[in-house]
Amino acid sequence: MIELKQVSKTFPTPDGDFQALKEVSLTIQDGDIFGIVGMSGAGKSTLVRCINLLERPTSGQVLMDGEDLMAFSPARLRQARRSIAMIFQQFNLLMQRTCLKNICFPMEIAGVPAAEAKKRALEYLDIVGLPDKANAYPAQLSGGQKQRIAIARALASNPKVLLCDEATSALDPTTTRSILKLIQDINQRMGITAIIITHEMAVVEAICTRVAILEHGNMVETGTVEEVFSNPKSEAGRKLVFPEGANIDQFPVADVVRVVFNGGSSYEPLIASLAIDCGVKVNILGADTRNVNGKAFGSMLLGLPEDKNDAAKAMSYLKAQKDVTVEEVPDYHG
Ligand SMILES: Nc1ncnc2c1ncn2[C@@H]1O[C@H](COP(=O)(O)OP(=O)(O)OP(=O)(O)O)[C@@H](O)[C@H]1O
Repeated sequence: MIELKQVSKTFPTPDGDFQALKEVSLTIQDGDIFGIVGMSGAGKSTLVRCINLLERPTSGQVLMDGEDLMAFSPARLRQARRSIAMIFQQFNLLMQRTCLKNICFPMEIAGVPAAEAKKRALEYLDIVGLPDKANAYPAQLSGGQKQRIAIARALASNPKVLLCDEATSALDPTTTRSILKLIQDINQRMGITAIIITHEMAVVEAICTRVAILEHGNMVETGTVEEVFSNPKSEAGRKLVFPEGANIDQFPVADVVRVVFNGGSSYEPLIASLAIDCGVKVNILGADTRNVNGKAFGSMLLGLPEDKNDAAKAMSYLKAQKDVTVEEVPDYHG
C-alpha cells in the first residue's frame, strides 16, 4: 500500500517559490489500478515523481507498506525504488541496445547473472506479446511496440508497483487500448499495482478502479471510478467527465427514473446531450455502468426536475434513445 500524507512540493523559481503540490493525501491499495488525472500543469508528474522520491516532497510523508520512504538511507531507498517501476510517454529506451538488452538492463544493474537475465527477458518479451523482437532495435519498432518493450523492461525489476506517466499519450486510440489492456492483464495476472497518470478521462474509464483528480496542485476529488464518473463533485471533475459542459449542479428532484444501458454509446454524452438538445438538467443519483470497448452497459438512476414540462421532455428524449431502456422508480427514497 502506498500512502501520501499531506505531500507538498515547492519549486524555487526566479519569480519566487511555486507550489506545485499542496498537501496532497491519498491511499493506493495493493492491486489497485489508480488513476491520477488532471489538466496540463495540475501537478501530476510532480506527484508521481514524489511517489518514488525522484522528487523529494518539501513536506509531508510518502509511506510504502507503512514505512516512510523519506527516512530511508540512500541504499535502502535504491532498493525500495526497484519495487516501483516506471514507464513514460516517450518510452525512454536505449536506442543503441537491442530490445533484449534493454530488458536485461535493470537486471544487469541489480547483479542478476547474464544467462538468468536473458532467460527472464525472453519471458517478459513473451508476456508483452513481442517474442520475435529480441534482436530488433527500438528504432525498428512502432510506438506501441516500444511501449511494450518499456513495459517488459519495467517488469524486469520485479516491481510491486508500475507508475505509468502519460504512457499512452503518444499513441493512437487503437494502440492505446491495447497497451491499457496489457497493463490491466499485468495487474490481474501478476498482482502489480498500477498508477496511471493521464489527462484523459477515457484512459481512467477504460481500466482504473479508483481515481484522484488534481487541480492547481490540490487533490480536489477521489473515489471509485463509478462514483466520480456518475457524480463528479468538484468543478475540475465535472470539466473532465463532462468536457462538453453539461451542467449537473444538484437541484430539487421530483420523479426518479432508471436508465438501463444495453450496449449503446457511453453514458456521459447522453446526459450531456440531454442538457444541450432539450435544455433539461437531470441529477445523476447513482450509477453502476461499465464501458466495454466504448459501449455502456449497466444502469443509472436519474432525478428529473420538478418542472413537469421539463420532466416530460427529458422522459421522451431518454425513451427515444437507441439501446436504452427507461423505467420509472415510484418509491425512490435516496
Ligand atoms: N523543476 C521545476 N521548477 C519549477 N516549476 C516546476 C518544476 N517542475 C514542475 N514545475 C511546475 O509545477 C507545475 C506542475 O507541473 P507538472 O509537470 O507536475 O504538471 P502535470 O500535471 O504533469 O502537467 P503536464 O500534463 O503538462 O505534464 C507546473 O506549473 C510546472 O511549471
